[in-house]
Amino acid sequence: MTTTRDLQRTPSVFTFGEPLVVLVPDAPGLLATTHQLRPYPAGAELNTAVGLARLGLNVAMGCSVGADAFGQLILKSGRAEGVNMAYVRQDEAAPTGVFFKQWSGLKGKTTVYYYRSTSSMAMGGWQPSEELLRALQARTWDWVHSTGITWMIGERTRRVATELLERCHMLELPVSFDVNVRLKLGDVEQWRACVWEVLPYLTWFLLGDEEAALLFDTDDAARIEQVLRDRGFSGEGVVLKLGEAGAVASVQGAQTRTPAWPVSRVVDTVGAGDGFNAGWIAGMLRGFDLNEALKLGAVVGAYAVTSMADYDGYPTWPEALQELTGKGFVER
Ligand SMILES: Nc1ncnc2c1ncn2[C@@H]1O[C@H](COP(=O)(O)OP(=O)(O)OP(=O)(O)O)[C@@H](O)[C@H]1O
Ligand SMILES: O=C(O)C(=O)C[C@H](O)[C@H](O)CO
Repeated sequence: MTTTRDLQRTPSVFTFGEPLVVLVPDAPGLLATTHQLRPYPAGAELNTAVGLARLGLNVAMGCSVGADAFGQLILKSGRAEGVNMAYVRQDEAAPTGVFFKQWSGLKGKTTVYYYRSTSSMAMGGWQPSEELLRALQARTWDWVHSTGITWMIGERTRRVATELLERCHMLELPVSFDVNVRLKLGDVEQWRACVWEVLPYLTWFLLGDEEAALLFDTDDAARIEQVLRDRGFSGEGVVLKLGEAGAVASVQGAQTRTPAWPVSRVVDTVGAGDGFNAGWIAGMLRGFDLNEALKLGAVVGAYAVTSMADYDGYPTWPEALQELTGKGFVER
């Protein structure tokens, strides 16, 4: 299966998963004593969708949100970023999921607290409409992106998500899957079971170094690829994100490595992985070679860590291009 195609039109991506609203304190410290919280749209797949839209791709999101104020916040934000939100259902029966960030200035660490177990997506409030299935069949999108979080929030959503990836695989649509382990949603064995379930349908398997240690007890991308192939993975390869150390891809055991893009001040790393994914997918679909695509991923990842909200820091296409080419634009 080819994953990099020389497209004559703007490349397009479909992604599905749970968008959330995150409430972020103004300053580091305990949530219990904070006086001000700011709401921002978040959720791994929405973050990646926004990253892709900023890089000039056509992107559509599939999910449900509550028919509530936070659902509206997500819809408005997605639309304002140019994400096609036509496949988002507003659910009267269950609310939009939320989470809170607690930010420790001293340790430079962010802790998250979820309030999502009865959210619309967790309760199985979304399934692909006939219209969406027809659009997939008609190859409206060149690529589908998903993350393991969708498999771990509720049984019904899990079944729907697996069936959707199976369908994409049958249609020979490239599928990227970032395992995105969140131990607050399940233990390591449950996450492994999720990986084995979706593995046959994936083209690219993405993960971070902490996830590699948890799931595979190694930080060697080629070894991870081999474990996956032994378990039935027949896709293109593995992309392993290494935080400040950049990223490495393994394709049939051959490794391609890129360093992290330099950052002057790291504010919060949550959302860096989703941003990286957007940059890398955009690079692959724009016909970059694997190394250049990883580099574009690193640029978006670096921009991401400069802001507190998940995707606020992501670059536009001209900004990313300026980083990659070194050619400046006039700033004042
Ligand atoms: N401190 C940093 N400085 C520069 N770039 C960074 C930094 N942290 C992350 N990045 C960039 O972002 C990419 C993704 O970050 P990371 O490795 O943390 O992904 P992840 O584990 O998938 O993240 P997440 O916590 O969002 O799931 C890295 O590969 C790197 O290119
Ligand atoms: O953790 C989750 O489920 C989220 O999707 C919330 C955050 O936005 C996400 O972790 C950022 O990668």
